[in-house]
Amino acid sequence: MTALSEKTLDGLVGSAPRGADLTVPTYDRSGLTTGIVHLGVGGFHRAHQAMYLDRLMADGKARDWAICGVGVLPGDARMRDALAAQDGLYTLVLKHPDGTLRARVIGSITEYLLAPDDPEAVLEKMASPAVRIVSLTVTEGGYNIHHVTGEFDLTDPGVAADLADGAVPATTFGLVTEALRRRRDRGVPPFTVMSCDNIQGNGEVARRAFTTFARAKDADLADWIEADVAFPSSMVDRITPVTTDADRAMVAERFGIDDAWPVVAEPFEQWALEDTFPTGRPPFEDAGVQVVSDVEPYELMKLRLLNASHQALCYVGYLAGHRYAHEVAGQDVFARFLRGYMDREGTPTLEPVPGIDLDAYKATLVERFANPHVADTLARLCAESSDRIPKWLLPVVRHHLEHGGPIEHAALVVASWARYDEGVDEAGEPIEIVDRLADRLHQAALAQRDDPLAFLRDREVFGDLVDDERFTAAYAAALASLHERGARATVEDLVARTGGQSAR
Ligand SMILES: NC(=O)c1ccc[n+]([C@@H]2O[C@H](COP(=O)([O-])OP(=O)(O)OC[C@H]3O[C@@H](n4cnc5c(N)ncnc54)[C@H](O)[C@@H]3O)[C@@H](O)[C@H]2O)c1
Ligand SMILES: O=P(O)(O)OC[C@@H](O)[C@@H](O)[C@H](O)[C@H](O)CO
Repeated sequence: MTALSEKTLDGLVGSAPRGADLTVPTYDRSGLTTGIVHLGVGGFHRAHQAMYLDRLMADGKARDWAICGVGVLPGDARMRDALAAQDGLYTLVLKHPDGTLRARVIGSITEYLLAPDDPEAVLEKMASPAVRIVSLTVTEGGYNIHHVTGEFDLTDPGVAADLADGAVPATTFGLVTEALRRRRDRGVPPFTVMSCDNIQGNGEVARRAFTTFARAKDADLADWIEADVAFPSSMVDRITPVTTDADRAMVAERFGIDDAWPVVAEPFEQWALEDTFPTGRPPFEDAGVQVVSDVEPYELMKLRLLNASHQALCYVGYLAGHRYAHEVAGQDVFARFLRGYMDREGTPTLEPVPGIDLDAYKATLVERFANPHVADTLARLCAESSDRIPKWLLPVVRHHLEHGGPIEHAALVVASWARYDEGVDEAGEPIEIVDRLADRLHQAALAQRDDPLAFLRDREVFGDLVDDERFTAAYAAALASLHERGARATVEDLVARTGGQSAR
């Protein structure tokens, strides 16, 4: 087994076990220039954007678009250490439905800085003229936008600290706006801010977050950002589960690589990106990115079909005793439930999507969820639900409440989340609720045996949904059924009632 580093790179393929499907960068990494700073280097960025850049570099392109990763949170010290020991290299393993494993060592991340270690180094890196894109995967909650009002929350303690006079920036907002200020003051054109998080209108959301923060700090700077900084929206897609020790062992055994933090993912990849990059961009289209003028149809399709369906399967599946997405999606009744949600509720809210056959797309989604080798955990999908349900599912509900459309599937999804947040599954096993609002949601869920709408009364999460009698009737019926008959029987009933067709 070979420890992964620039020095060992050339010998990796030769020393890999026979039959290993492994490729490594053969381009000269030492001559690359950093053109992108990426905040939030987790599994997804490494399976997606960094992979596209590596692909371009392998074709002799994008040599001035190497990535400097940045960790904003102290917890990113683990990523700092893993990447530092490996010269920024890591193994991306794609897990095909037939069990085939294909590995590629990715070389496009050439630097990594942890903001809490050295904020000044991060600021100067972002301020450097060679950097023309600052991209982000800081999670849905990372934009600090209130679900109901859509406003940036200036009272967040981290934000408030960064707004104080003379503060050393610590948040995404403080860091990015201070770097922009330095560029403006030095006469350097601004970088483009490229959000790659699963949020509808992620570019606009990023624009609102950064300009609101800047306005509270320095109105002239906010004006400059509003006028001169581009915030392209994007739709990004590749299911990337959390890396496990079993993945590390697999990379060692199957590819002969000792990698502290490989990343595993499904083979599917998609990236639709709005083409607004005034100071330039890599030739993304040459790597398979769909560079489009309007990304919204792609975003809505993905968030309301894929991501909302993830929520549709995770709580009922977990309550019924499953722990992996494929265990749920692989069963006919749950697959029909997913298709029922997609066909009856998700799809009617969508406009046609250029170049996409929605029926084929939905069938592919169920197949992707059912890929057993990806082993995506339901726990990952259940986490931070208060940041996901309001962004992906509630817009679908609101659309149908306004237009008299169906809401039964979505009402069951929300009720299953409420039942999940009671903190115990149907076999009596405790559930660890991972959510920034966990305590509050758990308390509300505990009250719902006596007060069925207790969970829905959280107006920060649900807005005025609790005032809609059609929704509350469907929701309360679903919750009662979950309590009395369990998740599987409740899903079976709904599928039977709504004539759910075969999902495949
Ligand atoms: N994993 C996937 O399948 C997938 C697919 C498409 C899009 N995405 C998007 O990427 C995001 C990250 O997913 P991941 O799988 O890489 O997760 P991850 O947990 O591996 O990485 C998340 C990164 O975001 C950082 N972060 C979290 N909250 C932050 C905050 N408030 N401020 C600054 N940084 C913060 C973390 O420190 C970490 O570096 C998702 O939330 C989603 O929007 C993920
Ligand atoms: O990572 P999140 O929080 O945006 O959402 C959980 C999953 O739905 C998501 O990660 C999907 O796997 C991904 O969006 C597929 O491209």
